[in-house]
Amino acid sequence: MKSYDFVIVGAGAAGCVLAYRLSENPANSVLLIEAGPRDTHPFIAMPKGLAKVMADPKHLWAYASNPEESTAGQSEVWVRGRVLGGSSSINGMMYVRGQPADFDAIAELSSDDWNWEHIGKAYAALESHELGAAETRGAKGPLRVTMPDLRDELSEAQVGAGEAMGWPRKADVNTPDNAEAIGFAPRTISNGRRQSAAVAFLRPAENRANLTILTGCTVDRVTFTGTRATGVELIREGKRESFGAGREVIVCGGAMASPGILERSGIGDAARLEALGIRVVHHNPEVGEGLIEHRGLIMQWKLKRDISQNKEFKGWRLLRSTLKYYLTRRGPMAAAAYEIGAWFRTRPGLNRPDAQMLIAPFSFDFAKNRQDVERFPGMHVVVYSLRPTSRGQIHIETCDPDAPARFSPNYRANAEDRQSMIGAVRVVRDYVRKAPLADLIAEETMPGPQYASDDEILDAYDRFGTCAYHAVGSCRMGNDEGSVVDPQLRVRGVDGLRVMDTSIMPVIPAGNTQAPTMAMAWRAADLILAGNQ
Ligand SMILES: Cc1cc2nc3c(=O)[nH]c(=O)nc-3n(C[C@H](O)[C@H](O)[C@H](O)COP(=O)(O)OP(=O)(O)OC[C@H]3O[C@@H](n4cnc5c(N)ncnc54)[C@H](O)[C@@H]3O)c2cc1C
Repeated sequence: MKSYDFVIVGAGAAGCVLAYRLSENPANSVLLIEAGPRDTHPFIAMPKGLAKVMADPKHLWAYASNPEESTAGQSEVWVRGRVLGGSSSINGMMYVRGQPADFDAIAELSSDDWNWEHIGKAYAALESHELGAAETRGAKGPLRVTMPDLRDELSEAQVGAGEAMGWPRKADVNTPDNAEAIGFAPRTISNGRRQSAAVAFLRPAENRANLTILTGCTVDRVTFTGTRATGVELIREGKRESFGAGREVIVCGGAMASPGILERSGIGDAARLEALGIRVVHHNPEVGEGLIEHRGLIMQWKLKRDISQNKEFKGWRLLRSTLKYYLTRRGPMAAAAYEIGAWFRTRPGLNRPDAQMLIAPFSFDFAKNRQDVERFPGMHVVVYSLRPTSRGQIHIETCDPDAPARFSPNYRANAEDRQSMIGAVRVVRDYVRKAPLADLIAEETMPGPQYASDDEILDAYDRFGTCAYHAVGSCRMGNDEGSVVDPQLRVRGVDGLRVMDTSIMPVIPAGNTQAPTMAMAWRAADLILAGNQ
């Protein structure tokens, strides 16, 4: 059996950063295992190709929820990337770092190792940012981050209306000030190509002799001698293989997969595991509990004038946009999913923003399942409450490592979450009534003005709401004994096993999650290397 010092399970945002950092020292042998294929699909590199990639089951895990009241009794599907780069190879490419207060809140629940002082340094080290170096922004790191370059009348009006709301327009919306902001948002795109974690962190490292990358290999479980992790068992082309880990196994499957990997390995609620015939290595009922997600609502408006980007994604203009992309790597096909963001308070008295809006100069055709844009000019936003505390669960129902676990989002269980969700919609309606946007808006088409009272707004979230693809917390890190991993990310109750991905975040960052995941993985590498000297 081949053995490596470090075995990393999952080549997503976190796994790629860890593979890059841990293999920097040629003395460490590192194995990175990914269930999906290499990231060669042409629509992965093309930013607006994401709609096509998201519809391709070969590159996805599709998790179905249990129907519940907060999803109007329907089952909701949350996808994740199953490809080198993980979800960073299929995501919307917004580079939103979260605020210092987010990481200080995580530190309070774990240890000072995770406070803004450390995370700010991690960002500065990992970024190569178009805006250049600043105290916590980097110019020489492996991850290229650029600013949107498309400017049009509608986008300018969208930013202008935010300024009229009193939200400062910022050149860098990631300015670490815990304050309200609107502006064009940085993206993980460079020269018109997606900068996934695989592009940024694996391409420069994959020729290192001490780094081995396996694709098309689904890890079934971590193996143990007693309570010491010794390696992993995986399935490659239907056959079972084992690999040893001399020092550590680090699970980086993401918030939807990592709890299942632990459960199949015998770590979880004993009764749940025994019912599936799994030998219990360590009883911890918190594995798979504590899932937190942003509940988004898409709001759309028909415009009075034909200044939206809808026409660029239809007929001969779509052909022109695509040709332009291939000739110049610019234009609408080179843009991130959302290039404008706003962070705002939904009510007075809050000390920092509690809602976020992603703003787009086009509108979806819901009759075509968001795979197409509307025939008339339109715009939309996705709005969500930023710091929900309602917690759901995710657990495996079979021992098949290819079967996605079932989950219950349990959105809006807490009154404060509901208050913020309702407030966010009301603020958005105030926002579109501000000049210069007000003159462009014909009518609200989604969810529509009939969703006006508090109950009706919550009903709109239930019927038409969307996940934000930001789930965290299912293998919660904490300084309490009940948590799944300790503040050094070590799985409690066993040795030689850590988890590092979105699942360990004990609270959800106030923004999108790929940048916080990368920064925390960068910081995790410091802790892992220090612990293995
Ligand atoms: C559609 C979509 C859009 C998004 N848009 C944005 C955005 O614009 N901006 C932003 O900041 N964030 C965005 N996100 C969120 C962001 O991409 C994720 O938070 C981030 O990638 C999480 O990193 P991770 O390492 O925890 O998991 P992932 O990046 O999901 O990586 C997990 C990896 O583990 C692999 N894996 C799982 N189980 C196994 C197994 N048993 N064996 C082997 N490998 C396994 C998976 O295949 C995957 O490659 C989006 C996510 C999605 C899905």
